Amino acid sequence: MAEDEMKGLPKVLVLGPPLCFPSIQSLYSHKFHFLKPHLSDLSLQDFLHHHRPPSITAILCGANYSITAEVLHLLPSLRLLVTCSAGTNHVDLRECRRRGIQVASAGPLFSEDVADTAVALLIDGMRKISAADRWLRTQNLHNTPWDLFPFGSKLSGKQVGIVGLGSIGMEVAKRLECFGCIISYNSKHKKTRVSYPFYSSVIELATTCDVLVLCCELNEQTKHIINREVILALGKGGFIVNIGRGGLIDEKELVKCLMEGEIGGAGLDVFENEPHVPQELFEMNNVVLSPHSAAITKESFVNICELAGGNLEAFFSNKPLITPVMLPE
Ligand SMILES: O=CC(=O)O
Repeated sequence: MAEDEMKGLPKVLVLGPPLCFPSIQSLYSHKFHFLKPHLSDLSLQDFLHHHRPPSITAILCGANYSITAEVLHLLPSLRLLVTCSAGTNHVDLRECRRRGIQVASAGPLFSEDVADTAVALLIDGMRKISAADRWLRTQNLHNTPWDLFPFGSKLSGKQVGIVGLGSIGMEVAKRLECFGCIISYNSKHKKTRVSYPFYSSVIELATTCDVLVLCCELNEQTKHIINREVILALGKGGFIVNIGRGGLIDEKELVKCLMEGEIGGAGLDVFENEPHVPQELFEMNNVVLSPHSAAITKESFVNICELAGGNLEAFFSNKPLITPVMLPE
């Protein structure tokens, strides 16, 4: 669309463009004027200077761009932030509240896909699916007898502790119950409508469980919620799945415990300093890795474009947001 045709359209500042931004742009560029500092050589501050920050009332962002108080300070008229992620740990939500900025996220849009991945990582790790694949591709060439491949562990009957029983955690619980697992959980508060046993302490949960699945959000309270003590409490046969955020685990300690045999294995979709993955993990056959892709399916990709666009449309027509984020006091 030509520059003068975009005049009059509401401006939306795109920061750390989410993977789906090109599709959002092609669906909505007749409704919004997307400002793209990532295509400019200027610093954000200089870019904004050219685009008159008072005229910018909305941001669209992905999970990899930190929306700090400093960034918000550059945008005095900002009233809406739409993130194309379920997680909001990259946004200073307190500052948003203080400035009267509404926030919309992916809400529960990705929950089923993320839960599917959590279960896939768990089954893969416990039944050694990826390890078997690697083994067969190399050993079959040498006619190695198949019964030399090591045993996996049975999933049915395992005690699974879910850390964070929100929408993703509930989907994980629902799926793993069907596999015959026994579910318990830890979360900020006991859920009144859930009959799974509740543990207010993660260590106690780990002590009673064979598996921990991390589904909670990352914040000041949950950073390194899985530390050495929790890992040791889970024990040598234990397995950890992380589809939340890398910072939930003290990654150095996890790597150390895996190397020392203090824990049975791990299925990890997220890492503490993405895209960095500790080199040691690549060498371990009891670890299954994925590149923070739990939420991404062809279908969820289409849905997030519509949801993000829908939230922008709702805001600019003075309607309630579709997936608002509750802002902390
Ligand atoms: O990690 C993915 C998300 O938060 O949506």
